[in-house]
Amino acid sequence: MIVIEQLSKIFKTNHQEFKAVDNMSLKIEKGEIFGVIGYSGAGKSTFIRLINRLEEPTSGTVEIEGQNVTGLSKHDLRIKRQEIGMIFQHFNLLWSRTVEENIAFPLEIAGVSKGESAKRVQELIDLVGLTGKEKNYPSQLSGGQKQRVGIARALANNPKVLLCDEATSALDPETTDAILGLLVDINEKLGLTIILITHEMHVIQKICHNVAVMESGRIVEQGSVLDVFSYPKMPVTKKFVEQVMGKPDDELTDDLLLEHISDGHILKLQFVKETANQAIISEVAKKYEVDVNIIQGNIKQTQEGAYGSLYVQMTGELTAVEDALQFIRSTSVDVEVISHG
Ligand SMILES: Nc1ncnc2c1ncn2[C@@H]1O[C@H](COP(=O)(O)OP(=O)(O)OP(=O)(O)O)[C@@H](O)[C@H]1O
Repeated sequence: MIVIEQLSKIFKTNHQEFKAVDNMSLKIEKGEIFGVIGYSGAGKSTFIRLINRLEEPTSGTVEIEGQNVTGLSKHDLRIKRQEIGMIFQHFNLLWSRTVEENIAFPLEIAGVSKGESAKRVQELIDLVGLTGKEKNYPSQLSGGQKQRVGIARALANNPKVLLCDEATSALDPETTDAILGLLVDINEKLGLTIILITHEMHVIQKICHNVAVMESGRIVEQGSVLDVFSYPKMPVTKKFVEQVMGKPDDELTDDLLLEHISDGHILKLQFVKETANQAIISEVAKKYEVDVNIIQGNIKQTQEGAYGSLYVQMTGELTAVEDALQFIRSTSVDVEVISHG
């Protein structure tokens, strides 16, 4: 577990003080993917760099698996850092070294023998999907491949924690998805705790279990990704949720409602933690003598299942519709009848 208590960082410039991280406290469970989201200047980079002391805290503590990182001497910190891998937005690779030499670099520093290092490097290259690119230089790789090298290098010393500093912000959407998929894979295969910072809510939605929202150096909201998405409280959180879900008031437009209102029931199905949303619709259509027509919806998958809403039109005999409604109510899906046709 990682326990962060009352962590602060004050930058002093020209006799002025600036609190970039302001009294942050957090608990991150072993093996989870924890996301910190905030707009530019919120203090995310400073926060993540305080965890491995790339930035020295002004006050507060960071404890990783029972060891207080903030209290370590320089020598002990160097050893502890082998347990904390990090990847960066702009990869930070060594341009004059090949893929395999980049990945071997932290092993050289840790004093691992050449033979052992070569074996480990090959394992890592296979793990991140770079087999065949061993002898390439970073300049011969795509952005996604460069980040794969960054991930392999960060994993070289078998860390317990991986810090990701905007790791996908420089990548296109498709490559972002592939790298996020790789991070989930690594998290599951190696049981690695991942802490990531981002300004993109879809990154949080896709891979995180828990999330903290940062504003002006503070955490203003936190919880499980599903809870924060389903019931965002603070204005900044609502804005982030809108990045992936759209505005709540353009859910079902009056025009669409008018188009379908004369015929059948219009239902709003609300999914939270539902893993089989498609199955429920087809099950209803099969089990009951009703037709179900999806009008509009926005369902997103998270690590804990799907959430979002779906507007459907249901037509059929009144008793069949009632039975179908009762069936849906017996599942974990909330149903609201918007109009009775
Ligand atoms: N070395 C420094 N000296 C002075 N101020 C700093 C320093 N580093 C960061 N800051 C300030 O601290 C605040 C938080 O910066 P930080 O980079 O942590 O934010 P961020 O949320 O990561 O933003 P971005 O996504 O734009 O990097 C900013 O106002 C920044 O100007």
